[in-house]
Amino acid sequence: MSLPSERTFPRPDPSLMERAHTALVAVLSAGQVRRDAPTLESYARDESDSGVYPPDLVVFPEDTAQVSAVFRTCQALGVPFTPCGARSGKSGGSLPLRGGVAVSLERMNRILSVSVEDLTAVAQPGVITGDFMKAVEAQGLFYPPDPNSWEFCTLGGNVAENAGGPRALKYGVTRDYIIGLEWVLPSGEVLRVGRRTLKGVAGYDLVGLFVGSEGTLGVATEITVQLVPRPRYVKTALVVFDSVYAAAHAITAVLTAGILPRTLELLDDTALHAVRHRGFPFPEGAGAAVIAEVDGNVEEGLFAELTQLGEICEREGAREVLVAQDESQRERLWTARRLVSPALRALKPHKISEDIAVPRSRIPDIIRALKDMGEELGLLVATYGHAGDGNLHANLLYDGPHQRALVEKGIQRMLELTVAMGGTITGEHGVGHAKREYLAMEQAEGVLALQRRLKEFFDPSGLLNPEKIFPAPKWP
Ligand SMILES: O=C(O)CC[C@@H](O)C(=O)O
Ligand SMILES: [Zn+2]
Repeated sequence: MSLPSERTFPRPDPSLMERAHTALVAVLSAGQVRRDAPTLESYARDESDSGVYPPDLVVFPEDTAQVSAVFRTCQALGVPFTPCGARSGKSGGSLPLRGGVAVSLERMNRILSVSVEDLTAVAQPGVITGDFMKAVEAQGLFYPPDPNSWEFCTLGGNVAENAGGPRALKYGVTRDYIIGLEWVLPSGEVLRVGRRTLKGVAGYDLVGLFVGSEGTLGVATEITVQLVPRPRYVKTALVVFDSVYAAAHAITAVLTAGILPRTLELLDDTALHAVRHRGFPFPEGAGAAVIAEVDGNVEEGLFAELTQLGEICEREGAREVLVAQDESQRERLWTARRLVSPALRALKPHKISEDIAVPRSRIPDIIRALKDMGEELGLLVATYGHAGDGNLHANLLYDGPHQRALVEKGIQRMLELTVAMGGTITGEHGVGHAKREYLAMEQAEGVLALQRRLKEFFDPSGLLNPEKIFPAPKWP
C-alpha cells in the first residue's frame, strides 16, 4: 500500500453540492441525507492509512429503488458518488477522494431468507458478516469466508472487495460463495445477475466480474450466497517455532503431506511480541507461531490429522504443539490473531500494511527475502497472515516522515520481489487507492487497457468511485 499522501483531487463546487443536497432530500428524506461535521468526518477514512477525504454529503438509502435514485441524481448533476460499508477496507476503496456523495448501504441490513434445502441465503449488503455467519450456523449451515474484521465488516463490502480471510486456505474466498446479485449500475439501472442454483453457465460470468470490482462498476443491493453444511467439529493447535524460517518450511511440508487444514496462520516474532504486549502469553523467545485448524464431521479423524500435522512441524523444528482444549482456548487464540494488526501499531508510531501473495512453494523464499530487506534497509518488518494460502501481511513499522523515502523503497522492493516470485501485489485487500500506482508492476498494459475500457463502458462519466484501481477516465 502507498504511504498516506497529501494528494488532493478536484472537488465539486459548493453550489453544486447545495443543489445535490436539495435533489437528494427530494428523492430520499431529510433524515437520509447528512452533512454535519461528525458524519462527514466518520466517512472520510477507512483502515488503510490512505489519508482523510471527507465527502460533501452522506446518504443512507433504505432500498434498491432509493440506491438507484441516488445514482441517477448524482449522474444528472455530475456529482461524484462512492459506495461504502463499514469502512474497514485496507486499500482506500471506499474513500470519497473527489468528495461528493458517500452512499452508505448500512441501513439495508436484513437477511432476507435462509434455505436449508437449497443451502443458500439471500441478504442485503449492510448485513454484518459475523451476524450472517451466526444466522446460517444456527440452521446447520456454514459461510466460510472470514475476513478478520468479520465482527464489524459488511457482506456488501466483502462482495466489493472479494474478501478472503484465514479459512480461504480450505474454502476459498467471497467470490466462491456468491451466486447471484441484484446490482445497481452506475447509471442507476437495476439488474439481477447470476442464479440460485449451485451450477449454471448461462452467459458471461457477470457475478464473477462484479464481485471484487471494488465499488467501481456498481453496487450490490441483494446478495445470493451459496453455503455448505456446517462442519461438526473444529480442532485448533498453536505450533511454536524458534524461527520464522522453520515455520515457513513446516507450512510447505504440511501442504504437501495430503492434509488440508482450514487455516495455517503465521505470526512472526514481531507479531508475537506485539500481541504478548496485549496480554496474550505466547511463549517467551518464540521466533514464530502457526495457528493450524482442521474441521470435519469425525472427531477422531481430526485428532489424527492434528497429530500428523504436529509431527510434520516437529520434524521441521517446532518447539511445541499446543492443542486448544476447549472452545474458550480456541477463541482466545483467534482473538490474539485478530489483534495482530492493531497491536503492531503500538510498537512504532507508523505502520504500513502490505498484502502480498506468492505461490505456496515460494513461502520460505519470500519470508527470507522480506527479513533480509528489513535488515538491509533498517526497517522493522512484521510478517504474519494467511501463509498457508501464500497470502502474507508484511507490515512496515517506522518512526516518522523522515523515514518516508526508506519506506517507499521498502514497499517497492517488497512488491518487486513478490511479482518476481510469480506472486500478486494484493491477495485480499484490493488495489483501491492505496495500490493503484503499483498495479502495472503485475499486469501488462494490454490487460490494464482492457480493464480501463470495461470501467469506461460501465461508467462513462467516471463519477462512480473515482480515482480507484486506475485513474478515472474523465472529470466532467
Ligand atoms: O492489517 C493487516 O495488515 C491485515 C489485516 C487482516 O487482513 C488480517 O489478516 O489480519
Ligand atoms: Zn488478512
